[in-house]
Amino acid sequence: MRTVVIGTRRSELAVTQTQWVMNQLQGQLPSSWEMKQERIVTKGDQILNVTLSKVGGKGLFVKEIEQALLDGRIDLAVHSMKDMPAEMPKGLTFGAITEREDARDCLISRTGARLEELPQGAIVGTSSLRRQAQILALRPDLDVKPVRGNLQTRMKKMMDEKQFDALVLAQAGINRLGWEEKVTQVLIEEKMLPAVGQGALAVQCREDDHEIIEILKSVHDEKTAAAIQAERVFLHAFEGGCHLPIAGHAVREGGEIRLRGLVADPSGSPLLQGEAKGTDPAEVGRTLTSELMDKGARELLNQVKEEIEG
Ligand SMILES: NCc1[nH]cc(CCC(=O)O)c1CC(=O)O
Repeated sequence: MRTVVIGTRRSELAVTQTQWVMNQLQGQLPSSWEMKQERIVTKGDQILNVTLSKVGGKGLFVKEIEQALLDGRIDLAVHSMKDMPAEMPKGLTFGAITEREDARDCLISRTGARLEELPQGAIVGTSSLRRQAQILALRPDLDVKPVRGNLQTRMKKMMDEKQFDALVLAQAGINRLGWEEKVTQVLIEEKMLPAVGQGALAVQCREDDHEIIEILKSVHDEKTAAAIQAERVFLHAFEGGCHLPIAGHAVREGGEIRLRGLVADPSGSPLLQGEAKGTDPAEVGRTLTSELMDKGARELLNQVKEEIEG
């Protein structure tokens, strides 16, 4: 008999994602075991009035949850992979990386206008420098403004308060909430390269919890994990988090991994892009890193870091 306590942030998306993992695990647990949800408020959920890049970005949505795991208050935690920083506290591990949902971003506009059709000067809400850079590269005439809060809050700010004409959001989150019909336009990778890890869930646990690790194998997806490894090797080479204008997306098909990456100035110019292929995920990540380093990505990012931190 064991009660498995699963930690989650309290947003509807976080709870939905956690519930999805719990459903997957349902048939895998010994019949005498039960599962329980524990909602945890993170720093990222509390600080709503500033741009994430200004509060120091990394790990804002995960620290409190990782502490709860280490303290034994919870046994499992379900995170959006893209919110996970490079370093994990000693004693914790990813027990599973789940099969990726749609990795792309999408546009939801108030009038139904697509990105190409938005009027000059239209206000696009996003706090992500990665999204900002790519929108401005395509439409330098648009006005990108930060927006915070959960998906419900963002929609209200656009639809009711008319603070924005359009929002850019992760299609995965929209799908999980069942909001597909609200989407104006799915942004293809050529227009908007997603964030590293976007669309996948990371299930974290204590590395000595062998019972849980065994059970989590049932929700692990090796194809997704390999793609994400390549993406994260690339991202972490720049000490990057989702607060920097870095994008990366990999797919594995027939044993081969293809990774695309992008590093940009928040203004959209310059915007450096590259692509690498291979069979070893870490190797593919490193190959793309050196390609972009050769194009000047390091210098560009140092400049960006100075601007947002200083
Ligand atoms: N930045 C917050 C965040 N973290 C994960 C998702 C969406 C789900 C996912 O990418 O798996 C979102 C919302 C968004 O970017 O629209």
